[in-house]
Formats: sequence, C-alpha cells, structure tokens
Amino acid sequence: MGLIGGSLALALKKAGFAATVTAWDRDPEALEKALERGVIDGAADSVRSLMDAADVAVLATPTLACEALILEMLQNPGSARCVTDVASVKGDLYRAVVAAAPEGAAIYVPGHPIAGSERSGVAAADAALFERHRVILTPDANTDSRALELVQKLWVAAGATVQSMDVEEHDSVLAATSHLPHVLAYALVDALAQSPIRDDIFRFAAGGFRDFTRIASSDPVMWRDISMANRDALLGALDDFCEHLSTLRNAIAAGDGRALENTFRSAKTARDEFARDLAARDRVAD
Ligand SMILES: NC(=O)c1ccc[n+]([C@@H]2O[C@H](COP(=O)([O-])OP(=O)(O)OC[C@H]3O[C@@H](n4cnc5c(N)ncnc54)[C@H](O)[C@@H]3O)[C@@H](O)[C@H]2O)c1
Ligand SMILES: O=C(O)C(=O)C[C@]1(C(=O)O)C=C[C@@H](O)C=C1
Repeated sequence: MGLIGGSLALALKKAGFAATVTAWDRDPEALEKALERGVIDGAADSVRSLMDAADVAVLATPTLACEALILEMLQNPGSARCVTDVASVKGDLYRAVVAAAPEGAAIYVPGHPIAGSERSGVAAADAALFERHRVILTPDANTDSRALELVQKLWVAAGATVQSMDVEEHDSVLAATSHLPHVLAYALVDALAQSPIRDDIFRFAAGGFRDFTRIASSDPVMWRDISMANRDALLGALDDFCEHLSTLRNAIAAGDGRALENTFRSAKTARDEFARDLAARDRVAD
C-alpha cells in the first residue's frame, strides 16, 4: 500500500472497476493512512486472509520482496482469479516463480506500469497516475488467458494502454530507458554532494540541474532492488553509456568542436522527436 498500490486502488475505485479494495502491508501505518484517505475499504491482517477475499490480487512491494510474496499468494490463491504485480524488473522474478510453482504460475500475470514519481508512500497516491501511460505485461504461453484478460481490463480501467512484451526484452529496454537514467542521476548528485565546493554547487544550481536530477530523490530501497534484479542488462547499458561518455570526453579534451556539435545535434533531434511523440500521445488521449 505505497505509491503504486495506492494509486491503482484509487484509480480502480474511481473507474468503478473495483467495488471494494482491501490491502495488506507489513507497515501498519501505511494501512492506517490508506484507510483514513479512503484509498482502501479494508485492511487484511495477512496475505492469506487477503487472498480469501480477492477476485484480483495485485502485489506492489519493492522488487526483491516480490518473489516470496508472489509464491505465498499462489500457494494460497483463495478466491483470486489472477495474481499480478508492478515490479520494475521482471525476468529473475518470473523465472523464480515458475521454477517454484510451475502450475500455480498460470494465473500469475507479470506487469509493470511505466508511470511513477520520485515520491513514495500512500500519501503520494494519485488516481490519475496511470492515465495515458503504458503498462507492459510479460505473459508467456502458459499464462491463463482469462487471468491475462482480467489484468488487461484492470489497467485499461485505470486509464493505461496495455502492451505485452517478452520478459527479456522488457528488462533490456527498461535498463536503458529507466534504470540507467536513475543510476546516472544518483551518481551525479552523489559525486557533487561530495565535492569540496558542494555548498556553492547546490546554491547556484537551477533548472538544468533540477530537471536532470529530480529522479535522484526516488526511494533508495526501490532503486537498490531494481539495480540488483536487473544486474546484467543494467551493466550492459552502463558499459555502452560509459563508452559514449568517454568519446565525448575525448572530443572536449581535443577541442573537437565538430564532434561535439554533431553529438549534441543528433541527441537534440532524438529528444525533440521523443517530446513530439509524447505530446501526440497526450493529444490522442484528449
Ligand atoms: N515509484 C515508481 O515510480 C514506480 C513505477 C512503476 C513501478 N514501480 C514498482 O512498484 C513497486 C512499488 O513501488 P512504490 O513506488 O509504490 O513503493 P512504495 O515505497 O511507495 O511502496 C511500497 C510498499 O511496500 C511495502 N512493503 C515493503 N516491503 C514489504 C514486504 N516485504 N511485505 C509487505 N509490504 C512491504 C511498504 O511498506 C510500502 O507500503 C516497486 O516494485 C517498484 O519498482 C514503481
Ligand atoms: O517518473 C518517475 O519519477 C519515474 O521514475 C517513473 C519510472 C521511470 O523511470 O519512468 C520509474 C520506475 C518505474 O519502473 C517506471 C517508471
């Protein structure tokens, strides 16, 4: 019952998809806050009692906590017709679940909303968080088609566009588009925070620094888990990036203005195109 679980609960209640949302969290304060804000209708005292009351069960904990909890949910499916999750890395988790519960895994539909924020906790939950955003599902040939359909309907009700993808492809794409930028933002802020002129750096930093580093305010546990769970793909993305950065460094050292301008121009073209695509997506949704 944090940012993503809370936002989904609000979205599903608003859309009328869920008449009742019940949650369990290991942190009782999260459940109290969610009850106070009307994000959930009830709190369960265990995973088992939650599953006994569920049609659809959604797990929204940090990535490395997911394996044990998904297995507990699949071992006690209660009345749930599907079990899904929102973890940012899918490969290791899916393989571990299928290896430990090959039959039960049929109703497990791995999911990942590509929407979020640097804020965490149920206090930041927002019913509109998933509107106009993509959700990637990574089912395979053994996934129960009715479970898949239900999870697709859930995300459409929350305002998202659903896309299915191979689990390996998911992890390598997200390593590049999400995990690498977070590591870079954390690394930049950490490096500057240790500088002897740290106070001046932060005093005179403005829009550019703010835009580049917003995501370094994200939850460290969430990003520790993602970096560990997606180790190989993230290392690959980091190695490619370091090579690119080193080429740029060499151009600066050599005073090679043409190489610098070419790199900046090609990046600007790609970034402008991305911004236009984003704007078009918003217009289609309007
Ligand atoms: N924040 C984002 O931008 C974003 C976007 C997409 C997906 N995700 C993924 O969604 C998941 C949740 O992220 P969030 O931002 O909502 O985090 P959050 O910190 O806001 O919420 C996580 C919740 O899980 C609870 N929790 C932690 N360990 C637990 C355990 N072992 N058992 C039971 N409850 C436990 C915490 O008490 C907290 O309420 C993560 O896997 C994250 O990678 C996050
Ligand atoms: O907007 C942000 O702050 C996010 O970090 C969201 C973001 C992303 O990188 O786009 C972060 C992790 C998730 O797995 C999905 C989305």
